[in-house]
Amino acid sequence: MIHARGLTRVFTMKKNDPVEAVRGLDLDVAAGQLVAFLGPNGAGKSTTLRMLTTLLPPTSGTAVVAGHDVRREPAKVRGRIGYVGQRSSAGDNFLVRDELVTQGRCYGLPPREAGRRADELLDLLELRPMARRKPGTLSGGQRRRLDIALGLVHRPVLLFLDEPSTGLDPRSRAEIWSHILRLREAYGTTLFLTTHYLEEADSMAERVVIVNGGRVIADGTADRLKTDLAGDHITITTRTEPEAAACAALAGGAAGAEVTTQGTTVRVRVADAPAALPDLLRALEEAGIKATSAETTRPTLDDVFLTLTGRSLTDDDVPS
Ligand SMILES: Nc1ncnc2c1ncn2[C@@H]1O[C@H](COP(=O)(O)OP(=O)(O)OP(=O)(O)O)[C@@H](O)[C@H]1O
Repeated sequence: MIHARGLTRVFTMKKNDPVEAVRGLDLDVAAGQLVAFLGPNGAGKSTTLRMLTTLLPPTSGTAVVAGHDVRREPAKVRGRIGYVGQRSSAGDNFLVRDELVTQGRCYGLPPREAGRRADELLDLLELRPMARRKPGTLSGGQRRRLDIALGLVHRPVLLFLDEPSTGLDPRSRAEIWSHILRLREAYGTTLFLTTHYLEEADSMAERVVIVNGGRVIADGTADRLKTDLAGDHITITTRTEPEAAACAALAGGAAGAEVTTQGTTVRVRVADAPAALPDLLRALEEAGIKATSAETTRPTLDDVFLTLTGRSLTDDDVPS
């Protein structure tokens, strides 16, 4: 559905140095996938999306999206994809249903078909009670649902969503996600979305692509990335610092694991913490070391990013 090779975008401004927003991006997305595109501020997510949706020409590289080349056949690409940007696409001149019908007509749907499609989308996005209201009177979550409905008017096979849940309260975010998942179930639409919310990408997307400084630095299922790149942790607390040192020596020696000690707390990085914990506790007991607490933790996607870059994805001031 998406095949990008060496996709690059450099912004050249008169007085400043050129900005390499996207640097040689390679990406393949199969039909029906739900992909979360993650990265800190300025990583190049929106610029990538804008190139894949033909809104911005690449400086170099190629991208075939929904079967058509973004440079040579932009109109054909646009006819097959939907794009829900960060800013609302609905004006305030029409009522909600009329806005949907009008956009359907813009895509060449005959009047009756445009009406049918509007009704179908009002039901899918649970906007029926708002059909006769102006977009300006909708809540943030309702408006975002209308934006998604507008992106779907022409039955795209691939929908791009730029931060669909940003700025919404937790309940509206959960609602947007349930609609996104329902949409996928109903139409099998391929979904490519950017988000700042790591937990959402972790739990909802079947594939996570992490970008940093305009490059893809990780790509896989959230579970795979966490296991391969961050690993589980076992945290043991002992009564005394010498016991902690002995525990660290044991843990490091036994599992060959990465161990850090702080005071009486020992943190051990292992591939599978629940499986490794009983052996470690047994070894401690045999050595006469008392663990006052022991817990296992799965890494987060932020741990993955931290391992790869030495920075947290949630830091605001990440240089691009
Ligand atoms: N029109 C432009 N002119 C100059 N530089 C730009 C332009 N658009 C984006 N950039 C720069 O390109 C880099 C990537 O920006 P982009 O908006 O793609 O990042 P992003 O990952 O979407 O960030 P955010 O999460 O903050 O939306 C940034 O350094 C940004 O300042």
